Amino acid sequence: MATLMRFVNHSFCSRMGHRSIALSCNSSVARAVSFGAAAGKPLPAKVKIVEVGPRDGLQNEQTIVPAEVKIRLIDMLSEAGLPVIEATSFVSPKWVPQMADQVEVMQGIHKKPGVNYPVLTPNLKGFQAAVKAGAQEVAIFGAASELFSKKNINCSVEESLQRFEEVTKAAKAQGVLVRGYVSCVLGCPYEGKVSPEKVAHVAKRLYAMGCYEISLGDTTGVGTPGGMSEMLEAVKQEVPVDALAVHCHDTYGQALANILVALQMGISVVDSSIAGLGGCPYAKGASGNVATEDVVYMLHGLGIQTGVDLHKLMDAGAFICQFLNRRTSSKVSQAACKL
Ligand SMILES: CC(C)(COP(=O)([O-])OP(=O)([O-])OC[C@H]1O[C@@H](n2cnc3c(N)ncnc32)[C@H](O)[C@@H]1OP(=O)([O-])[O-])[C@@H](O)C(=O)NCCC(=O)NCCSC(=O)C[C@@](C)(O)CC(=O)[O-]
Repeated sequence: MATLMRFVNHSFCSRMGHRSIALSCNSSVARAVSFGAAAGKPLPAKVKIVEVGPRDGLQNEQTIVPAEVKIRLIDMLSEAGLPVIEATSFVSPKWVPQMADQVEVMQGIHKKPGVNYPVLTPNLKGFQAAVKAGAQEVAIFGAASELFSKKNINCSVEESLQRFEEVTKAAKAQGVLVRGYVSCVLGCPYEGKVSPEKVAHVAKRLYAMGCYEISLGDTTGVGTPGGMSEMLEAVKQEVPVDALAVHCHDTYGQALANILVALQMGISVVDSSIAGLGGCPYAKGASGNVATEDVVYMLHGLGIQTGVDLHKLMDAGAFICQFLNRRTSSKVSQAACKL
């Protein structure tokens, strides 16, 4: 605990640097409107950010991060104003050892009123354990690629959808919210190109079985704005746009551009990971999600509201990077520390 407090009390970046950031991205709604008008497509006035760092960000770490550090990180993220924080996974500890402390994490966090703390559940066993640990929202995770599905959850896409039906039925009976993921929406590490129609089909099935939101994952970060636009056009034919989210990894540096295209196409929910941590253990070479700090900076610069305090967010990023002995992948935090 003493080690943990040292991290928490440390002032990671100068407050002067943070202040410069705040000034440079302090803009008004008028900016979003004028940017939207210039692009011919209006942008949303408000975006919901789904923070996936404690789960997606940490699941790939080889060194086990103690539960107390995960708990502190989640609490710092909720204090920063994030409305949704994916806390952990109820998956097999043999498959993802980093998430084996899921019960301790769920029971240790200070649940802030108004904040959702979804957890990943691949099957009924995971769902039941999650509910027992206090989860009020779960996420089921399918894929638009057969080989990725097999490598990630050891079954075909169709088999996974049948398992998810069991989870959504149980969730409905118990009043638990369910979010759905589709992985490999812009490419697969094993199959290469993935057709937008396949993505739309899986998204439609997840929505039909009761997921209130479908997050479209560019798992390896290979997508570009053109591919994102084509894929979203197909998915929007099957699922209402206000039930869609984007989940962009930043392996090729395309994530912010892809997110901007999604916003222009009417999407107002964006997944991201603190300090850009992460990657999927079953998608070798994929880097982390787009950094939450960078998404918030871009959105605030466009005059879009997030409810997130960028300074507190950067402190949370610095806390976990200090613990992992890793440089942040957030360009905004890198810049703030140098200013
Ligand atoms: C789905 C399974 C369990 C199938 O794994 P399996 O080996 O086919 O499962 P099984 O049903 O044959 O059971 C084997 C053992 O696992 C246990 N088991 C079975 N289910 C559970 C459970 N829920 N929790 C804990 N234990 C479980 C079960 O009890 C048994 O234990 P044993 O008898 O050997 O001791 C496995 O493949 C798995 O856990 N996979 C998870 C992989 C994962 O977490 N990947 C990362 C998340 S996905 C992602 O990152 C992408 C995303 C969402 O971010 C979006 C994007 O970027 O694209």
